[in-house]
Amino acid sequence: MSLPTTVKIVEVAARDGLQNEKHFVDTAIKIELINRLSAAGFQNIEAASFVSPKWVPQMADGTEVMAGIERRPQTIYSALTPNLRGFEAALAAKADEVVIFGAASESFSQKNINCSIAESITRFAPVAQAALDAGVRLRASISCALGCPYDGETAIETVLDVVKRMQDLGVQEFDIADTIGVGTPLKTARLMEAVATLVPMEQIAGHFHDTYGQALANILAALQVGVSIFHSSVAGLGGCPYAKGATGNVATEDVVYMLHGMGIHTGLDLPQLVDTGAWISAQIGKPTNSRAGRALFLKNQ
Ligand SMILES: CC(C)(COP(=O)([O-])OP(=O)([O-])OC[C@H]1O[C@@H](n2cnc3c(N)ncnc32)[C@H](O)[C@@H]1OP(=O)([O-])[O-])[C@@H](O)C(=O)NCCC(=O)NCCSC(=O)C[C@@](C)(O)CC(=O)[O-]
Repeated sequence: MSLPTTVKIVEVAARDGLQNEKHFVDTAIKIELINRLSAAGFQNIEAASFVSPKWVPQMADGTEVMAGIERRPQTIYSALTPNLRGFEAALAAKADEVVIFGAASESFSQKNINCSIAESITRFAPVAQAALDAGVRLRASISCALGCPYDGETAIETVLDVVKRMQDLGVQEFDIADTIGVGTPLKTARLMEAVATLVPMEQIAGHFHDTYGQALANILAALQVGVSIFHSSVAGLGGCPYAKGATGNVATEDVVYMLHGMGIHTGLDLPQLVDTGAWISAQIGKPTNSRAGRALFLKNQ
């Protein structure tokens, strides 16, 4: 078993982390969060989501957020784009990367983006073409890859089918998302290996929610089969509006603590992440969901 020596972490707190917050988080707080995350050294930060404000009101200020952040030249600032309208807004906001987001479950696709999987691919096709024409990086997220809150188990073949259809659109990075955190390590490893029969391992990302406490174990399992991109959210912020009971993403501080402890390079400054996790938790009035974040914060008091 040879583990990757370097891992890219895509920090999703400002998007996935905040999108489900009941009270509107001020634009200035979102901007400061992203600036703090940039300073901690991320290569990729999800900064906005150009979706319908009726569906996800928390993300309605994407244009202002993108205009207000201080951009670190080495960082890719991404935005979710469900359709051409979202793409045009993302392009105008100078997103470095756009994310089309589908699902490996019919029911979740309907609940999340109001269309079937097949219809979603048709809707994504012009977005993908526009991104390629504009020279904007194109990423795709596949929700419910390890299970769906409505349809139960997800078959590996269904995930592969969606990956293949997204690959045909020219997608450059594939986020295999455990939206409700039901995956377990051996299943995760099998799924990642299966996806890698279609696309290079370097283009596969693991996006794990920690609802059942499996996220770090799933990351380790994915690392062991060669995955080297993971998504996480500082303070473990998050939840999905269309997945009842889903908790946040795996906490960035926990992932970085584990990876650095294994001698794996992330380019991230853990003390700064701990401070940022404590800061955003105070801003939204919630305790952190990061075990490592809490322990390191208290140790330094
Ligand atoms: C996809 C749609 C738009 C279809 O929504 P729809 O209702 O089927 O489509 P529509 O075209 O009829 O649009 C409805 C309304 O939204 C407007 N609209 C339409 N598009 C846009 C746009 N881009 N920006 C702003 N407004 C837009 C449009 O103008 C219209 O406004 P109205 O006429 O009613 O006033 C809707 O279902 C939607 O916005 N869904 C977003 C859902 C979402 O953001 N979910 C969370 C992100 S995915 C996620 O978190 C999972 C992930 C990625 O983290 C991985 C994982 O863990 O699973």
